[in-house]
Amino acid sequence: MTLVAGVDSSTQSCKVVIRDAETGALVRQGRAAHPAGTEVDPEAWWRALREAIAAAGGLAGVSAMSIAGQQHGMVCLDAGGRVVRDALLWNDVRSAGAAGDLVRELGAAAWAERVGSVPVASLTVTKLRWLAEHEPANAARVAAVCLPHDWLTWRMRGAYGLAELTTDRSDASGTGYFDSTSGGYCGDLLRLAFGRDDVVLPRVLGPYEHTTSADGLALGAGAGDNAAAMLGVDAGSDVVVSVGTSGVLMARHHRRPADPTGTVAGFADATGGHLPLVCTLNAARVLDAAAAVLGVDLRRLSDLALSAPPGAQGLTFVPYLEGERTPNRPHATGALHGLTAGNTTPAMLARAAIEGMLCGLAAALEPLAAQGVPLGSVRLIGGAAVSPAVRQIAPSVFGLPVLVPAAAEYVADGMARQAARVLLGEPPAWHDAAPAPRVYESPPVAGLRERYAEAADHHLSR
Ligand SMILES: Nc1ncnc2c1ncn2[C@@H]1O[C@H](COP(=O)(O)OP(=O)(O)O)[C@@H](O)[C@H]1O
Ligand SMILES: O=C(CO)[C@@H](O)[C@H](O)COP(=O)(O)O
Repeated sequence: MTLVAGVDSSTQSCKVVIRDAETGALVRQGRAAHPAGTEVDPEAWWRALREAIAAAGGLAGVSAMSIAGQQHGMVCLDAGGRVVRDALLWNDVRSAGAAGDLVRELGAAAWAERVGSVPVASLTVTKLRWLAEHEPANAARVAAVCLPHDWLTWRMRGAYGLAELTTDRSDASGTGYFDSTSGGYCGDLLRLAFGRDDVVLPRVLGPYEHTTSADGLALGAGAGDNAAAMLGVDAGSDVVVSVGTSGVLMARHHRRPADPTGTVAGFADATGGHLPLVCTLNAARVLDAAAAVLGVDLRRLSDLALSAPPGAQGLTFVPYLEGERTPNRPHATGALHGLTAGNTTPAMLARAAIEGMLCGLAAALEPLAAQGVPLGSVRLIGGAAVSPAVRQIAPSVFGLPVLVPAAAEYVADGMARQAARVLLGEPPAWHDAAPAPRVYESPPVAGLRERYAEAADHHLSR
């Protein structure tokens, strides 16, 4: 049996799946935790990858591997290939001021036209501006800039030298200095942000190109974690909603969006197409926080939420626990509105937390539609998609049918598919094996999203 491995190095953990290259059958899998925080020594990801591989029983029999990573994280290397400082992650908002400056300097519409996205604190380009302004000594040592999946792939290769760094089009499209329509980096935008463009940027591999690891595995191009999930889940034209650390709405599309409001990012997918995407900073961890406040586990949180009426009798939870990216409110805090003597109960709070988190995501549906994305049904994935309450409440908030595929590691699976394609030279025919998704439908809750929109405008800054 020829095996392939797919890796998901995302915010909270690293997951490895090992599948039969021909049939897609899951042979073994493993995971390891990542450290908390929004700046992380990349070495911790490397340790977690080794640990997750060991937990998956090692790589014996594996012939090809692909690695996906959390998008946008700024990994800076010096001329000797050493990490200059801890990586700043996609959910680190310290570069919000730099983002505002970059948008003022070039104009939102020009950014959207040039790279498909208007910079917010998450994008790598804003982190580089922050570094140049706040840590000039570190900035001066930077000889190469790459992303988490680029760096891990490079480490798998045996870290041969900066010229051997590679990336793929999906992850490069989230930097803010790559034009996915031409396939080239924008040196002028890098200069604008960082003051210079004499740094090595990873070579952008085609979707099915590969390199070779230090121990002889074929290494696929990899992908950003969202583009990888899109490879793993058989979504057709559905909008995929991922409720992981980030909340994501995305869909395959033939055209790169250019949304000057900055709501929809014009990222690339991992097949040569486009991936209009909206991302929030507050998703699964909102449920973690609500469960902690209530002193219950996630299963009980779900039971409580489902025991409360839709709309939680007006209790409205604005979930800006990490600030927010969409809408661009990096310094906002969360809020609880609409408290009455009748709705201050654990069940109402549990329901309001889930409804608020989902309302934050639902606000992205219309902007996606405005970019030409059809709103048929939603495919729900990500860590919190296993929650019965999230599954059952989601259709009433989105106003669309919600299809939940069997719980699986879709990011890692997408990378296993990419590795299989590299190995077999053609798309693997694994979809035959996938069970049908479960369908959830329920009528929209009247006034819920309007009430949330009003509440979300009323929040304190941190
Ligand atoms: N039963 C559950 N109910 C709600 N949330 C859950 C459940 N199981 C896991 N999660 C949440 O899923 C999140 C991790 O999701 P995941 O997609 O793996 O994150 P990431 O890819 O960003 O590291 C955690 O915050 C965790 O609490
Ligand atoms: O920044 C984005 C997308 O633009 C995030 O979606 C990150 O890619 C992190 O993803 P998860 O860890 O939540 O999967």
